[in-house]
Amino acid sequence: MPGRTLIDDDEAARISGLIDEDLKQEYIKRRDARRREVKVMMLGQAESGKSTLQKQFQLFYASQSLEHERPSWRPVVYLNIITAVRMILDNLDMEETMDSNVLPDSSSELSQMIRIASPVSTGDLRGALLPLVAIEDQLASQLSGGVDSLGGGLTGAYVRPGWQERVDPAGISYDGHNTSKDSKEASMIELTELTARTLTDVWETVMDLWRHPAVRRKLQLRKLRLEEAASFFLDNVQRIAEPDYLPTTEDILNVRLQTLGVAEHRYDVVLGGVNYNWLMYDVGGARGMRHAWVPFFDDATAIIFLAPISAFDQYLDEDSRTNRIDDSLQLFTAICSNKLLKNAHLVLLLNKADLLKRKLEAGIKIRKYITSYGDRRNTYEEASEYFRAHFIQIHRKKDAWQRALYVHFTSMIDVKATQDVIGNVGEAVIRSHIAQTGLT
Ligand SMILES: Nc1nc2c(ncn2[C@@H]2O[C@H](COP(=O)(O)OP(=O)(O)OP(=O)(O)O)[C@@H](O)[C@H]2O)c(=O)[nH]1
Ligand SMILES: [Mg+2]
Repeated sequence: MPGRTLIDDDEAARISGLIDEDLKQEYIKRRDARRREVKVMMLGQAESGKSTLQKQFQLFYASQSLEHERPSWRPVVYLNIITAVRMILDNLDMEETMDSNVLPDSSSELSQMIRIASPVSTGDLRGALLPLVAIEDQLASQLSGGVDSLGGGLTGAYVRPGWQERVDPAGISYDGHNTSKDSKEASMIELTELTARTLTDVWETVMDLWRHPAVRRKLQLRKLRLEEAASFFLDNVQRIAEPDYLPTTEDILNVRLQTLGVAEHRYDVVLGGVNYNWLMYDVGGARGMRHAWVPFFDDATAIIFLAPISAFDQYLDEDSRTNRIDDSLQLFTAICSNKLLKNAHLVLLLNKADLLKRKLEAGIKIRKYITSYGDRRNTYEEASEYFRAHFIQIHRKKDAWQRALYVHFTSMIDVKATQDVIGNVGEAVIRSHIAQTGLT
């Protein structure tokens, strides 16, 4: 018996050695996989351009998947148009109510003048647009997965991770019948088709409203403020109302759809012949959603912080007293000084440079909204440098770990310019990651 025990012990030692070796190999494999994994979080306030940047990454690293998703953007483009139309009508409605209080007599001289100057009454347009506007709530609710607004600054439709599967019209067979198993998917497809038909019927009226002198005047006087996507889609309504419309890449980049929670996207990035597993986290930026970011901080390789520098004349949806640039500066301060993020590389994108240029050219004065701007010239060169200096100063003061900060000015809807930035950012993040982990 003792002999057998000895053999067993030897055998046990051999097996144990093999197991140790297996575990060691497994550990090395996992460690290397972890090192080849790059986790990048995009942070910034609502509407700063995070989801648009994610689409640009998709275009750069996985253009096939963007192609595949193209049809799912169709109802979202429709929704952006309907929301813009509804916002214009709401605004006119408000003004009419105010006018009728001030001018109870509709035959007054001013009312007559407005009528002569306006080719069609906005009331007539409203009636014709009712069938289109009536679809908004249902479309928004379907896109949001049947969950109504949860607060936290949410205004229109928003999406949660995986929304495209619910919207993908791949469930339609070639004979036009719906083969989808899921009835929610089926109603989304039917609703999209109904919206398309309604838009085909009324697009000329949408254009009449968009070009209406009363609307033009209000836009000029800035008494009517629309979302940034609105003017792009209303200018293009004729093309979008074509029955066989499929969103272009430019359309997809211009879409506005709020993000809810945290969505993960994976890309293969090859640098120096090595394949990296690039994970991007696209988060909701409204104040009520920022708590959801924290669990992802611990192992973030890099933070891409987006600050829309065109937003100097805008206030937060979730807190109308806070200027958006102030909010961005506060948020950047919190990110730079957060201990959980001390190992993360920092990239700062000063976004919406195109809109900043446009606003300044239209004569909007920064000083009126940010008094510390003082007597500086109201030019793009001076303003962009002023904002850049503020963010850099925060980084210098608040980053106790003195990390490098990569800064770029971006216009995220410009494909060519942004693709160059993405190439640079991708390489810089991976190189810093290699230097930090000792990976070769
Ligand atoms: N003109 C212009 N529009 C931009 C730019 N970047 C983003 N946009 C538009 O701004 C809107 C908001 O962009 P999103 O990417 O949805 O913003 P977000 O940061 O993901 O917002 P949340 O999901 O709410 O946190 C969209 O309509 C974009 O097309 C830019 O550089 N220039
Ligand atoms: Mg988003």
